[in-house]
Amino acid sequence: MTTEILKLEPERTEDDLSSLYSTVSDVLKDIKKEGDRAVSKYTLKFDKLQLEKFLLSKDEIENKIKNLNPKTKDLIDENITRITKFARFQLSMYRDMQIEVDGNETVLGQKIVPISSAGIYVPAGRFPLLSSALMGIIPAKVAGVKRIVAMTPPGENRPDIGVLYGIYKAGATEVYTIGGIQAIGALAYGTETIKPVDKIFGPGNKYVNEAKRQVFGEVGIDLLAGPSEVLIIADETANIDLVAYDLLAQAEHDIAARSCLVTTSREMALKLKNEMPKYIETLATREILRVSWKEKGSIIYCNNFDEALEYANNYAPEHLELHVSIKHREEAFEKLDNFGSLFMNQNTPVVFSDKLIGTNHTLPTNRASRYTGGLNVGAFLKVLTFQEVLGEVALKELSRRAFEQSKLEGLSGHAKSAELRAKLFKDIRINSGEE
Ligand SMILES: NC(=O)c1ccc[n+]([C@@H]2O[C@H](COP(=O)([O-])OP(=O)(O)OC[C@H]3O[C@@H](n4cnc5c(N)ncnc54)[C@H](O)[C@@H]3O)[C@@H](O)[C@H]2O)c1
Ligand SMILES: N[C@H](CO)Cc1c[nH]c[nH+]1
Ligand SMILES: [Zn+2]
Repeated sequence: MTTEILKLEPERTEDDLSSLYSTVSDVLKDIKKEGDRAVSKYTLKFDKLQLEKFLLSKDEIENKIKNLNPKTKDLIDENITRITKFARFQLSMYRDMQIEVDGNETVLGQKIVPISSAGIYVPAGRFPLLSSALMGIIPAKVAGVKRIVAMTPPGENRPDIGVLYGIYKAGATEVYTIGGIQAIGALAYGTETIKPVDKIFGPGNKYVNEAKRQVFGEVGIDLLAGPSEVLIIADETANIDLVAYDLLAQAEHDIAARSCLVTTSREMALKLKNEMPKYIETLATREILRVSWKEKGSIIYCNNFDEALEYANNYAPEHLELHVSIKHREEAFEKLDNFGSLFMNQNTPVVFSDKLIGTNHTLPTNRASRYTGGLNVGAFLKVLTFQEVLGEVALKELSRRAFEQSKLEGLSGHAKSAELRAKLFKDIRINSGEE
């Protein structure tokens, strides 16, 4: 292996993780026990606000969003249209269906139903992420979820009017101003004033992400979509300005956001290592960037393209951008398997999918793309199976085989259940008057 590390993020320490674990579990326990009182207590502690109520009424929302300028409304409406189009396309791949087996005597099938209620977390600590509202609520609506509960942090200029317009227009049925761990706890366990939901969706910072991980089981969660990440594979054909700003576009989300350049150009690797501080100073988000680049930025030089691909597959980033020749692009598409979303050429930056291209921007982080893709309409659906035995020949055969296997496993109740079926066969089709 000839990979050379020019800059590597420091390893995370175990201590960080265990203190995060206990902070989150303490807050969640309290919310489960004390409900609204605990939500207020932690809103004061973490968001520095004393709130009497969390629900925003329809009138309050409509009053606020009427002040949004028409140009911004148009921008949001257009984004809603594009994101809806892709979510509907995804929905078209889910359908009720059945097959007949055992010479048409047995039916096996699946029935697609939406979950009843979804909690959508809309991050707004550092930046009010309007697009995260759309990415969660639109697929829920397209899937047919009836109760869609949006939660977003309170604070100065929060909820931002644009975010509120997006939440409302996309179709949330309840909106609460609760952020962080408190929001995830309230959605999972419910409180005196908030009904729990069946599944929680949406990205967030390390507290939100850990809270989702801890409530999983008691409720469903979509995936772990924590602090943003980007990995860029660049060869000698790449444009260094595009590479630098695309790394910084994700690194500016959070001091915990990760950015990584993997390149086969040693010249570019060295240049970027020296010049990144200059690029950082050109952006208004420089304070966050100085930290995230120092702590979580990396530059890896590989002396052949195969190694670059191997490094990227092992890193398993949230976003993966290709700034490479056409020949390399084809090879990369074939060999890359671990990414939340892939950006195929230098004309297709992450910012497009972050906001509006139409694919979902809620994506796996922290190497979770090894085992899952990003949020999609299927996460709001349940694929339920059913089966029906109609004929005597199939029943006898199934009964015999199930009986034998139950005996092998030592499950006598199962064996009895199977055995009885063959003895007490009832012809459903004849009895119900069917052919
Ligand atoms: N992976 C994805 O798909 C994706 C998509 C969009 C955004 N993101 C990420 O979402 C995150 C948004 O983070 P954010 O912080 O701006 O907003 P956020 O809404 O996720 O978190 C803000 C909340 O965090 C809580 N909080 C802050 N400090 C705390 C502390 N010390 N202890 C306990 N709770 C605390 C507060 O209650 C606050 O309301 C970023 O990391 C961004 O990269 C990820
Ligand atoms: N890059 C984020 C996902 O990691 C999504 C986003 C929304 N707005 C801006 N960026
Ligand atoms: Zn982004």
